[in-house]
Amino acid sequence: MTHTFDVAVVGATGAVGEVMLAMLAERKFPVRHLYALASQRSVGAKVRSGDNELTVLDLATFDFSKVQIGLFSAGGEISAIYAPKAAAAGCVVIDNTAHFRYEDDIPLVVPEVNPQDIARYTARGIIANPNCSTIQMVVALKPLYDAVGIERINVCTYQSVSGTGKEALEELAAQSRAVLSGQPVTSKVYPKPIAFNVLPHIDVFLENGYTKEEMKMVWETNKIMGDPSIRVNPTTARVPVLYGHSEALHIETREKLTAAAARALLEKAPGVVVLDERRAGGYPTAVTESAGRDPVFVGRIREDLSHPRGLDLWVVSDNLRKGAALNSIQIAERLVATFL
Ligand SMILES: NC(=O)C1=CN([C@@H]2O[C@H](COP(=O)(O)OP(=O)(O)OC[C@H]3O[C@@H](n4cnc5c(N)ncnc54)[C@H](OP(=O)(O)O)[C@@H]3O)[C@@H](O)[C@H]2O)C=CC1
Ligand SMILES: N[C@@H](CC(=O)OP(=O)(O)O)C(=O)O
Repeated sequence: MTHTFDVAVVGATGAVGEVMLAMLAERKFPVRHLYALASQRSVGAKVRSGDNELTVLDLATFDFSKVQIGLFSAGGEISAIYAPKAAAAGCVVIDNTAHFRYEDDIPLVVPEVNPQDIARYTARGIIANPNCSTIQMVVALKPLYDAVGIERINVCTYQSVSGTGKEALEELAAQSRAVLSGQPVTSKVYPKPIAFNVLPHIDVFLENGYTKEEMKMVWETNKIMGDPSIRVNPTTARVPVLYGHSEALHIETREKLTAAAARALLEKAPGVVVLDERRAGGYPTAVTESAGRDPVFVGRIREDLSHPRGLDLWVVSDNLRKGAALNSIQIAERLVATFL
């Protein structure tokens, strides 16, 4: 008989939570009882997981001793309070927020890169799910790193508004309607209009001039790859795309790697699909390839004209799937297969 598990999804009414619920059903995760939790505002609302309709319960009064796994995506402040409580009640928390990611005794896991770190969940009962932009980048870079090493990564991101949550999806739609009908544009979620615009700003500004989203890509790449010597220089930008983050990566490897060799490595890498034809449309985009799909897509693979060991790549993935819900569920799948 298949072993089944009781699971709570925290933030079940949100952009990530909805995808979590859908993907648990899609991937046939061995769920016995599934609980959808959110704030008091949503209590009694209905959400779906495959064919099942669930009634949303209040996180604040939920008894976590009823579940073995908690998938958290309701923001860092919520995780700070409830993840330790859930863990103390015997629930293993897989946390999508940035709150615990940089603590030494909390593993930060991308299953294609450092699955071995899942075993360290026993220290605190919490496993951290990395930042969406970091996840797709390290999935694409791991096979190249293993082959020739990586000294430095320059990365520019083009991140969709779904990374900010449901309100941002609504803001982009409302602003687009306003612009196209000649009405005034109002901004609430972002500091400047996002429709028909690009904002070089995600998360808060830090003292060194980088934003926190950019520093997450630095700190998390070093921790997940287990190599603090990799230097990472990111610029993260928000673009008027609904689903799917895109990234231009410019890497400097330790030993020379040709574009052909990189392509061959990526073609057999887990979780990666290469779409790299040197013709119009022979590359992946957020709208046409990644939105609603699982892989990390890689294209535009070429040798950097300006550096003897430089390589350029274009990497696209669905930020709500591999960048959040799918990565968390893949962690849960490995957790139950080996440890629970
Ligand atoms: N790994 C990653 O890269 C990503 C991580 N995230 C993390 O997930 C979080 C949620 O993102 P997203 O789904 O896009 O955001 P949304 O704004 O779409 O949803 C927020 C969710 O959190 C719930 N929530 C808010 N306040 C509370 C509360 N006090 N108690 C219980 N539940 C609460 C909301 O419930 P209600 O409807 O009742 O308000 C809703 O379900 C982010 O803040 C971030 O930390 C998000 C995207 C990617
Ligand atoms: N910052 C990401 C989404 C997110 O919530 O990331 P994090 O979990 O690292 O805060 C985006 O805006 O696209």
